[in-house]
Order: sequence, then structure tokens, then C-alpha cells
Amino acid sequence: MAELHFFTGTMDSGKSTLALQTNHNHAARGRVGRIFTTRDRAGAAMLSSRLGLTHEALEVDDTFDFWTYVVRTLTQGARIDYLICDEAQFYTRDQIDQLAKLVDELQIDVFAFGILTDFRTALFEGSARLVELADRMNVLQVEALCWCGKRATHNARTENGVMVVEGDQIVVGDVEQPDENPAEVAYEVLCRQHHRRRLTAARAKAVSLAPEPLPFG
Ligand SMILES: Nc1ncnc2c1ncn2[C@@H]1O[C@H](COP(=O)(O)OP(=O)(O)O)[C@@H](O)[C@H]1O
Ligand SMILES: Cc1cn([C@H]2C[C@H](O)[C@@H](COP(=O)(O)O)O2)c(=O)[nH]c1=O
Repeated sequence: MAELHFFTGTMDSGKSTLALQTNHNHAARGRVGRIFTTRDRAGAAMLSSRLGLTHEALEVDDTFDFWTYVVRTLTQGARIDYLICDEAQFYTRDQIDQLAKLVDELQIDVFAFGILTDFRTALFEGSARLVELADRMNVLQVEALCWCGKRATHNARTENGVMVVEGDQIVVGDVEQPDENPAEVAYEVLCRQHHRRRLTAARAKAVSLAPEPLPFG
């Protein structure tokens, strides 16, 4: 039986790497798939992993219809056994519904990968629908870590090095190392406590280096 799988984790937890590995393993056994993504950091129609692997992909925009695409492809005589769907948090609710329909009606396996929540800790539309519909939800096993060493569960956005909690939900960007020159927009993974306190690595470092107040009697 085909299934709708949702693999989730924070940014930088290995989702795109797993997407490419999943495609590799299925293709190696002679199965035929299609790879989709949207707004990948490497550019349009590209699925990229920080481990250096990249693969061409079909770019999904808000008007793209998975059901129509697959039915048209099959009608033309091509075969499709599975779909790899990266950055699925950005897909619309309707697009996730189309993916579920492909699983149920055409027995096509769907492997979707994406972050669950945005920089304000709110669910993305695509991820929310995947949580509602997926046959299997898997949290990535390689844990991303907060600067304090705890498991990172949240994605923080920084603007010029300062954590923000207001702005557009979608801004493509990368995680950065705390000591680099801060980018205009970047992301950092944090544990919930440090996300709640808006304590990024840079701010924690600045606080720890601040001089102790003089001990007045
Ligand atoms: N130089 C490196 N050596 C080993 N592993 C690395 C290196 N750079 C990145 N990684 C691994 O790649 C992961 C990020 O993979 P990626 O697929 O791009 O994540 P995601 O799609 O979840 O943002 C990191 O969590 C880390 O485990
Ligand atoms: C938290 C958050 C992230 N994004 C963007 C930033 C990246 O381009 C992608 C996540 O990519 P990854 O492969 O999981 O690292 O999402 C965003 O637009 N809004 C957010 O709140």
C-alpha cells in the first residue's frame, strides 16, 4: 500500500539529505520517481543539501497542481511510483490534499520533507496539513542542537544578528555560525527555552562577556 510520509525537523537537521537518499534508494531498485521542491536556497528547480549533494527538481509554485501533473504524465505513458517533495512547509493546503489523493487513488508513495513551524513558532500551512493527513510522521533522528547543547526544537530568525519575532512568514535564508558577519536575514536553531527568551548564541556570548556589576555593600 502506498503511503504519505512526512519527515520533519528543524532547519539544518538533514531533511534534504534524507530526501536525496530516499530518492537514491528507490531509484536504485528500479522505481521511477519525481523530485519536487520550492524556494530552495540553491535556486529554482534545485534540491540542495548542506552535505553538498544537489539534484534537479521540479519547482512548485502556488498554482502547481500535483494531481493534474501526475495524471497527465501517466496518460502520456510514463510511469511514476513515488514523489519526493522537499520544502513541503511552503506547499498550500490544497497541494497537500492533492498529494494525499495521489497516494489513495493512484497508489503513489509520497515522501514529504519540511520544517514544522516558522520563526514565530506558528505552524506552516503545508506542514499543518501534513500533520493532519500523513500516514506516517517521522522526526529526523540526527538532532540539531541549540548553542546550550540541548536538542534544538525551534527556528529563530535574525536580522543583522538580532532575533526578530515579526515579519513575513517566508524569507528564504540559511543558518549561520555565530561568529560570522551577521547576514541581513539568517536563521538559528534553538531549544524552546532560549527561543522564548530570545537568547541566540551571539546574545548569550555578549551577556557572558559583559562586566560583572561592582559589589556595592
Ligand atoms: N561538513 C559537514 N560534515 C558533516 N555533516 C555535515 C556537514 N555540513 C552539514 N552536515 C550535516 O548536514 C545536516 C544538514 O543537512 P540538510 O539536508 O541541508 O538539512 P535540512 O534540509 O534539514 O536543512 C547537518 O545537520 C549536519 O548533520
Ligand atoms: C523558520 C523559517 C524558515 N524559512 C525558510 C528558510 C529556508 O529557506 C527554509 C528552510 O530550509 P531548510 O532546508 O529546512 O534549512 O525555510 C522561512 O521562510 N520562514 C521561517 O519562519
